[in-house]
Amino acid sequence: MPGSRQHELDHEQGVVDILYARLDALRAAAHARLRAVRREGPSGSPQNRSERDAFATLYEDRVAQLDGVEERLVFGRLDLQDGTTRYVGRIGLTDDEHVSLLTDWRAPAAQSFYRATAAQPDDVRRRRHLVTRARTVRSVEDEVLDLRSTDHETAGLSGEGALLASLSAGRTARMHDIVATIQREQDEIIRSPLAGALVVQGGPGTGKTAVALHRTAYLLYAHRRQLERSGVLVVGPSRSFLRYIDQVLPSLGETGVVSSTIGDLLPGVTATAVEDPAVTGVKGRAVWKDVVARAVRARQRVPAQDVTVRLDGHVLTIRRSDVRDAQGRARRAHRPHNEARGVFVKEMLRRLADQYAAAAGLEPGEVGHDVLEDLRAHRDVRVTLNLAWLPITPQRLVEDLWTKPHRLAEAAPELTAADRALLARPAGAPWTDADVPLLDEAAELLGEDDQLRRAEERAAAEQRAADLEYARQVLTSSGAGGGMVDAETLVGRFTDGGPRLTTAERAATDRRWAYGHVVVDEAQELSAMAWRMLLRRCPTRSFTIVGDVAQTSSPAGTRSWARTLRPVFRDAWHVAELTVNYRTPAEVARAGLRVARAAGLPTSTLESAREVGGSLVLRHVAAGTVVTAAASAADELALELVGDEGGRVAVVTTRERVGAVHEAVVASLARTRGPGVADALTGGPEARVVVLDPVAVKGLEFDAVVLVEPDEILAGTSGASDLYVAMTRPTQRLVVVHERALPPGLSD
Ligand SMILES: Nc1ncnc2c1ncn2[C@@H]1O[C@H](COP(=O)(O)OP(=O)(O)OP(=O)(O)O)[C@@H](O)[C@H]1O
Repeated sequence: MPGSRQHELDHEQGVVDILYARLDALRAAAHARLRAVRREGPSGSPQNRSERDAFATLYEDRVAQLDGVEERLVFGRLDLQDGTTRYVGRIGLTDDEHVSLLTDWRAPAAQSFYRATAAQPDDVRRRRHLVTRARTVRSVEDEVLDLRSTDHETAGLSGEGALLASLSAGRTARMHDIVATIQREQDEIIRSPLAGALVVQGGPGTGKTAVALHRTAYLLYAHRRQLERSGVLVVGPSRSFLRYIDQVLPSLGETGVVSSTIGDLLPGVTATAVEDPAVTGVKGRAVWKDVVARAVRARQRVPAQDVTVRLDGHVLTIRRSDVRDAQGRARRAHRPHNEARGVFVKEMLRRLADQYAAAAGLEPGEVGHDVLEDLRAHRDVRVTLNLAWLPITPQRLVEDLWTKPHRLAEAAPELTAADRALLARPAGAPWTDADVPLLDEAAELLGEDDQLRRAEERAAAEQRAADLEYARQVLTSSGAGGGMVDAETLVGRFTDGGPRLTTAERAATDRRWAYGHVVVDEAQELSAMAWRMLLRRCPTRSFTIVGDVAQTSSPAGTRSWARTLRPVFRDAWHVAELTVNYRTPAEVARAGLRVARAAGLPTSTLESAREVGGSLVLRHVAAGTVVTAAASAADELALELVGDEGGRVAVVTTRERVGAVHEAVVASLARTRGPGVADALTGGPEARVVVLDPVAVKGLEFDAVVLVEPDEILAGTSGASDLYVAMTRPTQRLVVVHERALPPGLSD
């Protein structure tokens, strides 16, 4: 019967079938093209081969894009006042005649799907959410925005159903996209302009990460030409966090984004060591900008005395005054230390050659090239000039600061002796995350020993210009690309005979790559030095910065956006706020807020999207039993909430206790379910029951959290923030297991 629920479902199923059929056809076409390109085999000129490789990459990307959007390809329908309907989905699809079948959620035509309200319906009469699973329409939910319309009864009246269903679904080790249920305040942020720095402040669970990733996908869509070439960098707090979010962009049809932690951002350096938070605090201070500059300058020295050398029987003097003058000249070149060294050496050799000429009775200009080369190769000349202007790597410069107290004292007089003592460590010790921005600062000031590099760059630039011209011709003559790729991008993939590199791959290996946009998640954790490092990677200062200054755990992080961002972005930044908590049940969020406020943290407004009965459980246990009690709580929750479809439980405890609690949890599960199940539940990156410290759960979420002895967490270096973070991770239930008294605010 028209208008009946079944009739509506059948109708929508028909549309969904057409859309998937179109997706399958496009996929088949991309596969066919890919096969055809590959079939051509490895023959032909290098130019032909690289052209083929470039097109193969293009079609591989297209296949990956089409595969990525399989789940819930279409999720919305707009019925407009003019009687037309428009379907909204993950990507845009058209039929063979270029008639639109599906509107990309990022297109202007889809905006009212997220923005229209009853008070401001735009031209939308009805908004319909389609809930699909594996190509089958399960339900539809309508919101009638035009209240004069007559078909009010069609179905439920709100998108809330789809939203709440997605909020209470079991969690997995991977974050999901929210494209079907983005809310208005989130959409406004997602679609805001590319230029400038946008800070998104919001309490836990307000969708900051989700919004940042959807904004990335939006920007790549709206500014594809610009960003495809320059790339987008997503910075997250840890590798496990990056793994957690790594499926979101592909599910939105975007694959070419570089994601990294600060510690992994400098090519050639891997930070593997963890250091005391107090050391991290010292290393993050803005003062290192001057300290590193002084450490570099300290490698430009005037010798204590003039040095005499002999060449061809002539006595030449490396005069202190000449060294001083030549250094001045080299500094005035305003180039990095290692690059400016060439100016210094050339100037000194010229002065020595003049002395040689005078000694040999020649005119200054008459000294031959061979004499200059002999001077350059002369051991004493080399040693003296090296001591006066030492070529040095960033690694060596920074390591010397940690291993040679006199170097640090000389470079960092503004640090106290106690601070300096904290930094000392043995030679060869592995790098830490906080070292990386200092290494990057050093790399910037030192530059590279670059004669060779400059020659290579010149050759590469010439090759690139030729490739670009060729790519333009190919794209024009073949009509290939179809708006998905431009000549510059295609050229990026022509690397004559070498590996085919995408923008993302090239960007990730080049310290001096200038990204078109940088997204920073958990941005409150970044130090002043880390901000400088990021700014160098995006000179246009186009940033999306998301975080919560109440959740800061790093001693080098911030409690005030203004304090941290003003020195970096001056006035070119503004704050938008997210205020609705979509993750945590209201009762748990309220308890988290009480604890945070009692500790004086700068919390944001936090309204919760849903109540879940019995979501906060407080369990006071006998002395000496907190670990076993926590393990049994985890065991019970796993039994109740972990199933085939999803469900994850985290036990959160102090770093010191993680090992013991993990053992207890595995032992408890082994007793109740057998060792095989215990291992399966707790092992590997997809583990369903995990034991973590508060820093490791930052940004993540679980169906249930067992919080072990909150008073112990509160006592840590950034205890209040850590506790706030830990309490606000669950989507269903927080079980607090404690022997000691509860921190203020936890129970009301
Ligand atoms: N509009 C939405 N529709 C469906 N789910 C949403 C929506 N907004 C947020 N969520 C969900 O809420 C949860 C929290 O989102 P997210 O992790 O992005 O929050 P956050 O603000 O980054 O949190 P934290 O500060 O704790 O890191 C996620 O499961 C996310 O998918």
